[in-house]
Amino acid sequence: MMSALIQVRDLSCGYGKRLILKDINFDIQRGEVVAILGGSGCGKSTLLKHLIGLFSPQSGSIQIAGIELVGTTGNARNEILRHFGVMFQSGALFGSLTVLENVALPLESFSRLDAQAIDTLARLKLRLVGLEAFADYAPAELSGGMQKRAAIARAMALDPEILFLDEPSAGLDPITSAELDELIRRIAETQHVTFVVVTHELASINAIADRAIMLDKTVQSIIAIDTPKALAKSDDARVSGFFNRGKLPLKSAE
Ligand SMILES: Nc1ncnc2c1ncn2[C@@H]1O[C@H](COP(=O)(O)OP(=O)(O)OP(=O)(O)O)[C@@H](O)[C@H]1O
Repeated sequence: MMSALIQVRDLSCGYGKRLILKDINFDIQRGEVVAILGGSGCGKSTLLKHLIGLFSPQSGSIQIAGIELVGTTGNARNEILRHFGVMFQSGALFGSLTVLENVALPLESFSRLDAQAIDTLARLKLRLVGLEAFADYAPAELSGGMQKRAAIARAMALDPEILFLDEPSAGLDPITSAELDELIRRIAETQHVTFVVVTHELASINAIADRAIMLDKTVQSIIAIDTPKALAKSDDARVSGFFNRGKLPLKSAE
C-alpha cells in the first residue's frame, strides 16, 4: 500500500509553553486538495506553520513522504522542505522586482541553473497561471487576483510536490476568488500537486477541497475530517453549522 504523502501523528503544537492544538492525527494522500478550516483563532495557521517546519511542535510526528520532519535538522531537513511551496496570506511579492524576477528568485537562490534556464522556467510558471504577458510588470501594476496568481507561480518555481496556501482568497472579491479556486484545482489535476489550504471561505472549500480538516478552539483539536459534502451533513452541529451558515433556518413544523 502506498503510504500517505503527509502523515501527522499525535501532534501537539503551540508557542513556547502555550498549547494551541493537541491530539492532531491525519493523513493526506498524493494529489489531494485538503482544506484546513475552523473559526477564528482555532489554530489553522498554527497547524500550517508547524507542517511546513517554521515552528517545532511540542510533541508528535510529521512525516513527509515517509521522512520524519520533527527533530530533523541540517541537510536532511532542507531536503524535506524542498518538497514544499508556500504562499502566506501576506504572500507579498517583492515590489522592487518585476513579476518574472519574483518567480525566478527561488530558482536563483536554490537551483544551480544558468540565467537562460531560469528565465525559461520562470516564464513557464507564469504561463501556468496565465500571466506570461505580465512578466515585466511591477507587482503593484497587477490586480489583487493577479498578484495571488503570481505568488502561486513563485511558490511553484521549484516544482514542489506540496503547496501550502494560507487564506489564498483573503481580500479578493467572489468572482476573483472563484477564478483562483479554478487555478488551484487545475494545478492539482494537471501538475499532480498536493494542496493544503487554510481557508474559511465556504465557496472555496466546496470548489477545491477533496477533504477538509475542521479544527475547534474549545477542544483545541480536530473535530472532523471528511469531504465537504459529508461535513455539511454531519450530526455534529459545530461541523454542519459551519457549512450551513448563511442559509435560512428551516421553519419547524408546528
Ligand atoms: N507567533 C505566535 N506567537 C504566539 N502566539 C501566536 C502566534 N501566532 C498565533 N498565535 C496564537 O495562536 C492562536 C491561534 O492562532 P492562529 O493564527 O493559528 O489561528 P487561525 O485559526 O489561523 O485564526 P484566523 O482564522 O483568525 O487567522 C491565537 O490565540 C494566536 O494569538
